[in-house]
Amino acid sequence: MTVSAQDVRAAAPKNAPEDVIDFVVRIAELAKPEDVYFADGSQEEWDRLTSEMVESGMFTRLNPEKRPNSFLARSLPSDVARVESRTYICSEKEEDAGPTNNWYDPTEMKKILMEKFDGAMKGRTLYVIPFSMGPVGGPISQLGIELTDSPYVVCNMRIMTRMGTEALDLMAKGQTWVPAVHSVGAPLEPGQEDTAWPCNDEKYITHFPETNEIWSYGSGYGGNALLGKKCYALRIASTMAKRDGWMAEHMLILRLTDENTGKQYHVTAAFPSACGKTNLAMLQPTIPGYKVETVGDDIAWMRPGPDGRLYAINPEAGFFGVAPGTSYDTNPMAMDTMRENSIFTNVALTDDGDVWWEGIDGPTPDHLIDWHGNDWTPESGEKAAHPNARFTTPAAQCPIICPDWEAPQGVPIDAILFGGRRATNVPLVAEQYDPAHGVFIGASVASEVTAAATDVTAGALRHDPFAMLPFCGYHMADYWQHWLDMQEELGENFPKVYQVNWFRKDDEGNWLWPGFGENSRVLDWVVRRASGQVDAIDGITGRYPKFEDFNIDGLKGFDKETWDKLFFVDPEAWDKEAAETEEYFKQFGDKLPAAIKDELAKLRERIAEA
Ligand SMILES: O=C(O)CSc1cccnc1C(=O)O
Ligand SMILES: [Mn+2]
Repeated sequence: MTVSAQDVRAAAPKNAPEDVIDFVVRIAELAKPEDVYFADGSQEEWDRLTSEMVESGMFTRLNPEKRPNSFLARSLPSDVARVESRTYICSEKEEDAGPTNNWYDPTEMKKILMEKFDGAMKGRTLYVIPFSMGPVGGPISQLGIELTDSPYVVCNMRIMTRMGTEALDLMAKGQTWVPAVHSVGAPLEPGQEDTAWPCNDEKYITHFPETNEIWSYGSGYGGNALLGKKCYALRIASTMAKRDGWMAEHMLILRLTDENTGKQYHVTAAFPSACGKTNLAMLQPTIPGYKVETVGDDIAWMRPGPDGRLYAINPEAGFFGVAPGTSYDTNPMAMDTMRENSIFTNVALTDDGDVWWEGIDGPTPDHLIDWHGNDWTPESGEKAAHPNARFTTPAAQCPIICPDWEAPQGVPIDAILFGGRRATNVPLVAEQYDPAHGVFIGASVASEVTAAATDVTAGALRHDPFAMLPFCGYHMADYWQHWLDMQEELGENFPKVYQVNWFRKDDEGNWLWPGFGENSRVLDWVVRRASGQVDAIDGITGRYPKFEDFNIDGLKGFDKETWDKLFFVDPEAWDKEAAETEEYFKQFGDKLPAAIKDELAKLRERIAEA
């Protein structure tokens, strides 16, 4: 028995507009689900769906004494992270996808998808998820509908987005919305037992920029299935933003308050994975007089405000962070945030029904159940939690969530940081010379790959411009041009760009900078610089702080000698960096903005003059 148009109409809430109902009917006719359900984001719905998933084996309820209203899910080794090789931008013109995306002809891809989705939801429920990215009704927020056959996705989307009928109300008033369709690609024949993690070996994560559509098939996990996140909030949103004059960025947003003056500054930062973005978003300053509050840890949508400044919102309502390495030592605020009402995926389970992962505080237990669901001991020789294990937790639970994190108009941005993991060459902090240099800094971001990535040797340099390499929904060089255009539009009001690097080492391989809470010293200089309180010294890669202007009070063992190593820029090494960057830019051909080419030439001039 499959769902009919009448069933859809009967299940739809009164405020569901005709175009939404038509969308659901069309997909139901294609995917042939056994049932249809319109999610409303209520507590009753969460309780029912989580209990059903405990029943089906997809969820393990964690010990309510330890972690109330929280659950553990285990995926399959074949479904543990974003699948970049199966992620496609299906723009009408191949050129518009650019050399850093996988392009597929939209008509051909639709043929494949129609075949894959035909009957894909058999025996399953089609869940309709109306949601808002950003505070409902805000001027920067956008709406979406995700259709999915995964209750895991429904519960995660309830945490990560503003899910429910309020979004439908706005759609009923004619506000546009992004259509997203997801299936785990595992139809159930009558009487067939479901598995704890249904998915399909054949995966397609596809985006259609001209129609704002997202179609995802075969994966139940993270960035592939929670379509409000990377698929919408970055890949589709970046193309919408280019068209409509705003910005969708892979950036954290934080508020820094100078408690002496009460002045508030807002900083966004883009770092490639494994460079400490969530830690910075929830920084605990070590220098007195500053307070950090979190607005967002991963994505920023930014628009010019009525006063001409750039305003940012966090379009998400939760954090979907990497669990391993997170502890009260590295990020106490993240640990406190996930104390309850959270979903954990691919972490280990302790004997007393709580979560565990490599790097969490305390001694390693003698026994755990690992992310495969097997018995584990420290002698197992394998990791108990998957390196990409995730927590999904409500941002509102973060003890330092900014009081204005849901301000519909966003917060005004004072500075933009670009960082990466660089053991050599890159100073602790450098300010742009001018806006185009700021875009060049973002475009030339490269980061050393950590051992966790198995397909390259640790330490190899990977370019990840603006930390958007896997997430820009169109030609990367056109995206850089869009930044230049936005800078031109905002003029003096566009925030300055700063390059930061927490990871520099000395010749013996020792860290030169302690990082973590001490990074507040860099933020301190950045905001004093951005507000014209201190000078800067011209250098090869940008403008650097004067030693005497930088707060090193209480920084044990840090002296002028260490400082000089942190800011040493070797012209020869940078000659090679410039050549490497020029090589990387070649793939963009004549789409590379002239202003970026000029910045490379200016860098070379500064190297030659050094
Ligand atoms: O592995 C996944 O599906 C998640 S990828 C992700 C999730 C949250 C925040 N950032 C990322 C990322 O890869 O940048
Ligand atoms: Mn991210």
